[in-house]
Amino acid sequence: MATAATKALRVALRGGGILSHPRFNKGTAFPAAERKAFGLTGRLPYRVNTLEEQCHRAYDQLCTRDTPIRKNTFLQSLKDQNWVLYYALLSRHLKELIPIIYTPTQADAIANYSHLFRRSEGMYLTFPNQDSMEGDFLELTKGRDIQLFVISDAEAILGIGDQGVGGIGIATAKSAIYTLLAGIDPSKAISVTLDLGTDNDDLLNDDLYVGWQNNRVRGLAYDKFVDKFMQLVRKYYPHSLVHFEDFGVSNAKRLLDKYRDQHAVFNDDVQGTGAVTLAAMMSAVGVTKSRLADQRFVVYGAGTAGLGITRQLRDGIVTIDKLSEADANKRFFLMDRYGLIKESLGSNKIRDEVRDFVRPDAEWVGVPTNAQGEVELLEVVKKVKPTVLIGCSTRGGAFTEQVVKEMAKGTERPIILPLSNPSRLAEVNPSDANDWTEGKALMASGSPFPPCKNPKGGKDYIIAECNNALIYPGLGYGALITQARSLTDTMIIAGAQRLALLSPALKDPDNALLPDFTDAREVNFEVAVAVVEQAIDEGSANVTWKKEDVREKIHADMWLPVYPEFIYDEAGER
Ligand SMILES: NC(=O)C1=CN([C@@H]2O[C@H](COP(=O)(O)OP(=O)(O)OC[C@H]3O[C@@H](n4cnc5c(N)ncnc54)[C@H](O)[C@@H]3O)[C@@H](O)[C@H]2O)C=CC1
Ligand SMILES: CC(=O)C(=O)O
Ligand SMILES: [Mg+2]
Repeated sequence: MATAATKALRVALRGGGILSHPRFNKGTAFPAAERKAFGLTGRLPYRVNTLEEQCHRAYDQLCTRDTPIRKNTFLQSLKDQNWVLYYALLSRHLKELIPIIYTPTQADAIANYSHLFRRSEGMYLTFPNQDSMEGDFLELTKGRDIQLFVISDAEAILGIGDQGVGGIGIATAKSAIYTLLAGIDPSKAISVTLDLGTDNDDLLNDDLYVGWQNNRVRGLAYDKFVDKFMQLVRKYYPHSLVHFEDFGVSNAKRLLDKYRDQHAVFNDDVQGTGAVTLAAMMSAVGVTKSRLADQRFVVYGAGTAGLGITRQLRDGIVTIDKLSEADANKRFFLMDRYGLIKESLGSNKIRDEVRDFVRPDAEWVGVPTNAQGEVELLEVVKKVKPTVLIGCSTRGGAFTEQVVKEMAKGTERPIILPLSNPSRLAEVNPSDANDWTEGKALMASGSPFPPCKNPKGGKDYIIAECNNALIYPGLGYGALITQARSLTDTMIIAGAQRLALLSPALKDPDNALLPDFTDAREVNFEVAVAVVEQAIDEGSANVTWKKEDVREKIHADMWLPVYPEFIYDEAGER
């Protein structure tokens, strides 16, 4: 099937210019005729390699790097040199290398960004330079058909908090996953860091810090800066998708709500995490032969992801099981750093967005509290007897043996999702939860974990990775390929339902709750198909495709890591 990547490309760069451009560089794979046409014959060793041979060599080189962070640095450098080779290598070792370029290893790369820094990547929009924002924006986007902006202000990176300018590393990682798993052409995507300072003291005191060494700008000045960027996107790229990543809890949902009627925007931590968790949960209730609406959910960590998950599950219950919103809300018990979120915590401890899920005090009379009058997790578990326990608190180990065993007393198959990233922040190590529940727990985690031994013999239990990367590339791609004005809630639910249908547990209840990352490309393709079909059905698509043609259309548009033929042309791309 013809793809964008296999069409001949007219290129205007020659010599060192083409060799140092990662989009066009083929290294030793430049064929003899192109070496001649582009002035490369004397710049390359004689032998012409195939892409397969280059992958082989690059993988051997990678294997000499003995730690995940060294492998991460090697792959970053490969990406700086040659996109096709980088993505071809990753595609051939998907499951092994995603954890190197994404969670958990990318968290370490981001935390050490200023010390590991070699080369810039993406767009750096910095508060003191705001007057030149339009010029800086145009400098990087001029002549490019940008379809996707992946942006972060880096206030809440994965679970490691405020990382200042290092946040560019999550935008570039998420963008690479879009290319790898959904086939978005990397030349049509741009990663952006909005550097509005940092409140991370380590960075503020680090002589090598490369960002703006100033406390974070907040309030009106922050909003104006973000808005200036959003208006540039709307003006120059009205059909693009803007993906928000790892914004702080006071901004994530607020910005999503502010812009979602103006432009196609997507907040991955709110919507992507909500969607993948809904899919995992649909799969789990399939195993327990119950409904979403039958569950009692304890969500530990009511921040951006926790609330995104809660709302998505609530909407799932309303849409799928037909409960009223008010009844569905009652299925949730949210917890945060002040324990259970109940009325008497007062408005300074309860964010407005959480209001729908605040528990009445009357329900908790007589339940033991700690010295601060807070109801802690163990007491919540004792009283609620949850069937589902979800962690997105960044508090590693919070699901203790006592908590997990208590939960297992109240339900036959406890559903436990420690979703905090990176791995060291998971609320429980799945292998421990497996032992404490004698293999009864149904689990999925935010970062990859090895399979768990079945205490009664039989096959190992595979811990599905409930990470938004299993779904956001398909959701985002579906929205941008249809040029939809917005990624609607119904498009997201359609994607989650399609993902749930691909769950291995559907066929075998002892199998994983979600598909393996080895299959993440096929999975995201299916998610994109579901999103596009839904967009067509509900009239939000800006294309006139018939539903039966959707697969073909998506296939034809996907960028694949193969070398296209190049034709030298002074008026070509550069
Ligand atoms: N698996 C996945 O796909 C995703 C996982 N995450 C992970 O979820 C975690 C949270 O991310 P965000 O929601 O973006 O951060 P956030 O900062 O918005 O939320 C964290 C919440 O946990 C609360 N918290 C902190 N300490 C606590 C404690 N001791 N007990 C209870 N609650 C506590 C905080 O007050 C805050 O409300 C991170 O580790 C992140 O990596 C986030 C998005 C997607
Ligand atoms: C996976 C992700 O988006 C996060 O941990 O923030
Ligand atoms: Mg995130």
